[in-house]
Amino acid sequence: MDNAIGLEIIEVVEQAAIASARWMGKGEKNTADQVAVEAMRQRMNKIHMRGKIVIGEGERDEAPMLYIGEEVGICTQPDAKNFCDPEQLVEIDIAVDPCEGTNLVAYGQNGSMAVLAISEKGGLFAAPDFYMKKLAAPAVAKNHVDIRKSATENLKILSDCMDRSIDELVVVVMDRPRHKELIKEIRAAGARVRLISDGDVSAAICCAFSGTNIHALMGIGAAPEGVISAAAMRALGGHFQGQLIYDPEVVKTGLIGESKESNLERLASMGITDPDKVYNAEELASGETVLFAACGITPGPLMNGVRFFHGGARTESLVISSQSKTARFVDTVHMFEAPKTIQVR
Ligand SMILES: O=C(COP(=O)(O)O)[C@@H](O)[C@H](O)[C@H](O)[C@H](O)COP(=O)(O)O
Ligand SMILES: [Mn+2]
Ligand SMILES: [Mn+2]
Repeated sequence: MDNAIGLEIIEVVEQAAIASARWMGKGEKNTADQVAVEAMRQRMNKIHMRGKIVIGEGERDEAPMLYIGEEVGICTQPDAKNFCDPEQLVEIDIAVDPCEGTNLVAYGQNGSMAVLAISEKGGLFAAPDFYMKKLAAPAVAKNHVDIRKSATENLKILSDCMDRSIDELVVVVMDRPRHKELIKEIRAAGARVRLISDGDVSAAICCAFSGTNIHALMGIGAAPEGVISAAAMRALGGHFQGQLIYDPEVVKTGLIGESKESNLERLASMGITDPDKVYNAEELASGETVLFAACGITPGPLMNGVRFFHGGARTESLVISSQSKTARFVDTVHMFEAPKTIQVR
């Protein structure tokens, strides 16, 4: 894959984050999402690439833009043949979440970001809009912790791998009724729980960075977000496992299909023959190269949120490339018009 795409996609997530941040705290989650989608799509369609959305706004929101199967990149534009020969370009698959944590943006809370992952065609698991049980942990615990083990066992393993006691571990769990027992178990094992209302992509990735004070993500979130998290964790060498959840009884909320049986049929029709399979990061993001980019909308442990000033804005992004083996933190000043001043910090 062309390494230059890694630089271009910074602007894609930046533009989505800036658009969404204008709706921060306004209580309108759909608008905060929609403007991020539009901005992401607009910038993406200027890139010299031949991309297809494999995870997008599609199923859950029935959105007209960045839907699953949509082709993106300059070669998809009506006048493309004047400046682009699609045959010369490698086909790439793209997973997007232009506003990850729409509620967080709408209510002015921390942890939202514009995010995407890219790989060669077929390199990202085209996850259905199902739930996914997830386990994320630092690189030192990779392949030692296991989603098939209990939280208690995994915390013991994690404490050994990280050479610290269990009460020095912090586990992020989404604050949902389905996690009542899990939270009880983690606390009984001695670890501390950080409950989040939304935004489990940020929590998963934080596990790969020391200094975030987040050592594991446990519990059930959305499957598409699981693939995006896996792409980052694969490139960072962190631990990530995901298992699709198809039984509505387990999740206790209504996003997933009507019944366990219909969900199983749907998975079979997608060619998923083992619905209970545990996927690791390398299977969810299996391409030869994987790129991940995120830009903070509201502040988070890894990136600050968008800050507007007269005539411009400042953003913080993270771009991870398995090809160049880099995790780049990018601090950008955007000048919309001649700004009166550019703030250093
Ligand atoms: O919090 C989330 C919402 O994402 P978005 O819709 O893009 O703002 C995600 O991080 C979660 O992974 C996930 O979508 C969530 O757990 C599923 O929703 P819920 O039924 O409320 O748990
Ligand atoms: Mn999301
Ligand atoms: Mn979203």
